[in-house]
Amino acid sequence: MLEVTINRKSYADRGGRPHVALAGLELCAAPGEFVCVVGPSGCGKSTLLNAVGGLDHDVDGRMRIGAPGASHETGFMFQDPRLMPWLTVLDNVLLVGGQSPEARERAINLLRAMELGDVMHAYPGRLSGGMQRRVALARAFVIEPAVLLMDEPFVSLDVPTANRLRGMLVELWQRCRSTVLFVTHDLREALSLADRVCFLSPAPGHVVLELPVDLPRPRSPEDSNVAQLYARLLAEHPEILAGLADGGAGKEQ
Ligand SMILES: Nc1ncnc2c1ncn2[C@@H]1O[C@H](COP(=O)(O)OP(=O)(O)OP(=O)(O)O)[C@@H](O)[C@H]1O
Repeated sequence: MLEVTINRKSYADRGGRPHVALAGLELCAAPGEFVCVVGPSGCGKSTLLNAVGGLDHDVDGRMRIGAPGASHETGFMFQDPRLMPWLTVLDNVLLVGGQSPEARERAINLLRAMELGDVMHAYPGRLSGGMQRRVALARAFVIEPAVLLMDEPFVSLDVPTANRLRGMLVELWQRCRSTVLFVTHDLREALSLADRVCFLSPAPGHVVLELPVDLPRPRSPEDSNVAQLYARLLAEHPEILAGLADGGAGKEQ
């Protein structure tokens, strides 16, 4: 479903010299698989998603998405919900979903499932941060994407709000069976969501470890089996975890 090879992706730094963000990166995902990508700050996670999503074409590499010749839809969700403030909640979702009666029905059903039925005609400025992310989640799924690219979508939310959104995401994913590539700094979040976690090296980023996660769902980052897997990883791969957001500091939590 998804096969990514990035030989090299570089940016010009302030002095005009090349800064290599990704090199020798190989990543794949099976249809319907939920893959989390974790790695230290600056290792090229967002760069990877931009390349896979076709937002950046200036990459030496190859992306294969979907079966050859088959059409595929790609959905995105970013840290910032990126809602249009001059459009209502429903119109924000329809902006991506299209204006057909079927798309409208799908958008309304999704917003109701996200418990946003009462505010679908309100403007985003009236909504809390958590509600805005729920709108962004509905918008990502309204096209029933074959591939969904998520760049730290729940960062900086309080714990209950983030957990609620993760639960909603997993429910939608199980219904839609999109192939998900989910970038996060937070290893516990990755372990609570993924079928498989891919760890990137510091820049230039490439995959240094892949870990299948065979824990029952639903899961939350606070579950004891997630904590056990986290502790095992920390013991076996301290060098990889040292660069992550919590630097392994949460090992005994
Ligand atoms: N448009 C750009 N121009 C120049 N350099 C860039 C650009 N975008 C990213 N970079 C650099 O490329 C490297 C990888 O950036 P990227 O944002 O992909 O990393 P990341 O792993 O997502 O980081 P973080 O976890 O902190 O969000 C960084 O050194 C960054 O400064």
